[in-house]
Amino acid sequence: MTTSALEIKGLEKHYKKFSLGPLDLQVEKGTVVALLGGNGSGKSTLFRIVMNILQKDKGSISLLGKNMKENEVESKQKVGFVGDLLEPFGHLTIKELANHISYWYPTWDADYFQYLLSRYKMDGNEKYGKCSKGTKKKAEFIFSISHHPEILLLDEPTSGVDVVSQRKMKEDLTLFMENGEKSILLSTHIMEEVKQLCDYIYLLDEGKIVYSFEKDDIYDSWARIWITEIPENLKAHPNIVHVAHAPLQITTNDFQQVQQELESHNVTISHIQRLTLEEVIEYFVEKNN
Ligand SMILES: Nc1ncnc2c1ncn2[C@@H]1O[C@H](COP(=O)(O)OP(=O)(O)OP(=O)(O)O)[C@@H](O)[C@H]1O
Repeated sequence: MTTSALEIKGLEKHYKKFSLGPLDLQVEKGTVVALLGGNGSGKSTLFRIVMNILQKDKGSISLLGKNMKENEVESKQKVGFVGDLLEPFGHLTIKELANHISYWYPTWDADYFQYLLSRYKMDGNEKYGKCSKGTKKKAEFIFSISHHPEILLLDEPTSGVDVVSQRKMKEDLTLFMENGEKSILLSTHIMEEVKQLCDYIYLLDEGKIVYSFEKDDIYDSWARIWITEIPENLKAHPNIVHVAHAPLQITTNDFQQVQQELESHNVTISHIQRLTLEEVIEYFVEKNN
């Protein structure tokens, strides 16, 4: 039995001025994966290809163990998607939209939908097209979870959403993950969401995955170390990723290893500071720029 909820291999999509991939990405069952990247790095393009709204040029996508394209209806019934797809239906009210959407999902839970409408203080009789940006996002979010999907693909689900509703969304996503069998791929620019919800992080830059890591490894591995001198043979150490002067400090992505080597060279360590998730992400963004 597969443990992979989403497996992308060798994915490529080429526009005239932008290329996505080649790219591999995996979301294991029971995990939340963050897809992070600057504006225009290709996040929405990736989501749309997975949802088969956009055609890929190369590669394979397996969703819940099956080829997405060959099992499109069955696969999509197990997916909840947020990604600005509802604009063409702006003339419908939220409730009318729900009626249409529920038709596609055998597992649609009308009671849960009603509960979520009142939880997010939504007016079901409001026309979708007349809703504010944040209200549209909330509506999309509610639609995406009302059929109890197995995997959520969420492209900036909290963008423009007020802080109270953001908190409620985080609570609902935490609840969604509770049985250990569900999965989420989430793109966001909000670091708190990554810290609170995600297990793994993929960094996307100009269409390429430049780094992927387990969130909890950051604290163990990354550190800034203040030292008195740097031995000549450690200057090009593969795990020393940055050296700053005045005062002399090194940044490492393998703290244990580098600390041991510094100690074996009798280098005095005056201070150690673990890096935050933001600092590590900034490091990669700057490195690639
Ligand atoms: N239909 C299209 N034709 C040509 N280029 C496109 C098309 N759609 C998207 N692009 C380009 O693909 C690139 C990636 O866009 P995408 O929307 O995937 O980025 P993103 O990471 O989601 O950005 P943001 O964080 O701003 O939402 C951009 O340079 C964009 O101009």
